Amino acid sequence: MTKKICRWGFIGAAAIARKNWKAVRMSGNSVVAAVASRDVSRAEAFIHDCSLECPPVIEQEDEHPTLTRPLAIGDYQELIDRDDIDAVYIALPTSLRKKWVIAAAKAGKHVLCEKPVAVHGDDAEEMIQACREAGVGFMDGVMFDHSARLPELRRSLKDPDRFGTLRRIQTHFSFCGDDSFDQSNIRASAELEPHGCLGDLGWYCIRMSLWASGFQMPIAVAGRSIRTLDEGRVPSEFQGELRFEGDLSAGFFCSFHCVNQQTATLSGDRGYITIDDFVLPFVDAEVKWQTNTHDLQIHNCRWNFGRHSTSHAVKEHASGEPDSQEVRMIRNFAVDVLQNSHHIAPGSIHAADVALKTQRVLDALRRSDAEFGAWVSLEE
Ligand SMILES: NC(=O)C1=CN([C@@H]2O[C@H](COP(=O)(O)OP(=O)(O)OC[C@H]3O[C@@H](n4cnc5c(N)ncnc54)[C@H](OP(=O)(O)O)[C@@H]3O)[C@@H](O)[C@H]2O)C=CC1
Ligand SMILES: O=C1CO[C@H](CO)[C@@H](O)[C@@H]1O
Repeated sequence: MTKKICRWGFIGAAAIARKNWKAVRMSGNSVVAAVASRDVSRAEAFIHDCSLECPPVIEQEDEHPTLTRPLAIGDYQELIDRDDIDAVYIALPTSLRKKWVIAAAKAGKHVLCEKPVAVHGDDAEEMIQACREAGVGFMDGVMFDHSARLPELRRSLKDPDRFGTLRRIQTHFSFCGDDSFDQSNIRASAELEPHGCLGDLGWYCIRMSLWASGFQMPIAVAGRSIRTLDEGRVPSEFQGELRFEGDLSAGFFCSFHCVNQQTATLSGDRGYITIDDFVLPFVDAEVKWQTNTHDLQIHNCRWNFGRHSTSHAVKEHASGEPDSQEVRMIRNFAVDVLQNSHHIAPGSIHAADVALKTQRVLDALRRSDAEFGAWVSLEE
């Protein structure tokens, strides 16, 4: 008989794990079975707080609903070694993940790993290889990959009349860290998050660029840190440029010092697409984007730039509801776990490959930064 519920173990009582606690609750095919923290009291507090807002799943047994309270564990390995866990969600800082991803794979657990996946592409490859050898799935935590908006955007991109041929991808992801950010946030620490804003925010910009390009790798990239933290070791404001075959190009900006902005512009030779919230959609029951085909008419002294914009939307709650992108992420991953279908279908783009491609581009951008922004070439 096939299992119907994926039993998750959370490794690290991280802030983002609270959102994914709710995503598991909303998914309909998953349950958080255990939470491990370096300190068991933090795991207990995490379960307590999350349960208040979002009680753990109610199981219908013999018509008597029962609340299932996850186990609080004070040791990551102890969680990994349990037999009643199918998949782990690893939301530790980037530099600590490799060890636990490999340990989880060796214990036969499927792995949902936060982004950026690793410190180096070779580490990411080792982590993914360990999952392949163990026959378990590997996916990174990019939620927008699972939004119902993406297939619709792809349709807009393929419109020969209102979009044409893709020429340019421009993304921007920024927020302003608060007063304690530099001192206490993991994102400002070279030991914990060595890629800083490039790993934290640029990861999404790279991913959107790869998605828009149909997951072809750029042939060359160039990138520069504009500002840094932790004695120059952590990029905190970064600009990158990606060059693809056929003169397609992508540019991005990411920063811990700039206002909340999560915009993407995809430009063709007939029209362009704008997305104001490409990572975390604005609170709404719909996610939106615009297509634009403005025209410039010049007649002697009259110069008229005509606006032609159309708004589009798909019904999908921004977050925290059964149809939200992060809930789809958990549900999609769990479907593969339950069907044991983490194999790579011929011709399909596998989640692990997408994560590795993103990491390889990030690595090349860091190499470019070390070479003062020189163009660095990539091989597929
Ligand atoms: N996909 C997404 O939408 C998002 C992804 N992220 C990614 O998730 C990761 C975690 O981010 P966030 O939740 O904000 O981080 P937090 O600082 O809230 O959590 C990190 C967790 O790692 C564990 N940890 C283990 N060792 C250390 C250490 N030496 N120092 C600090 N923490 C340690 C801690 O768990 P414990 O003490 O319980 O063992 C801690 O709770 C980041 O890499 C980030 O990029 C973040 C937000 C959104
Ligand atoms: O992945 C993430 C999503 O957005 C956040 C900012 O708003 C990031 O800091 C985080 O790590």
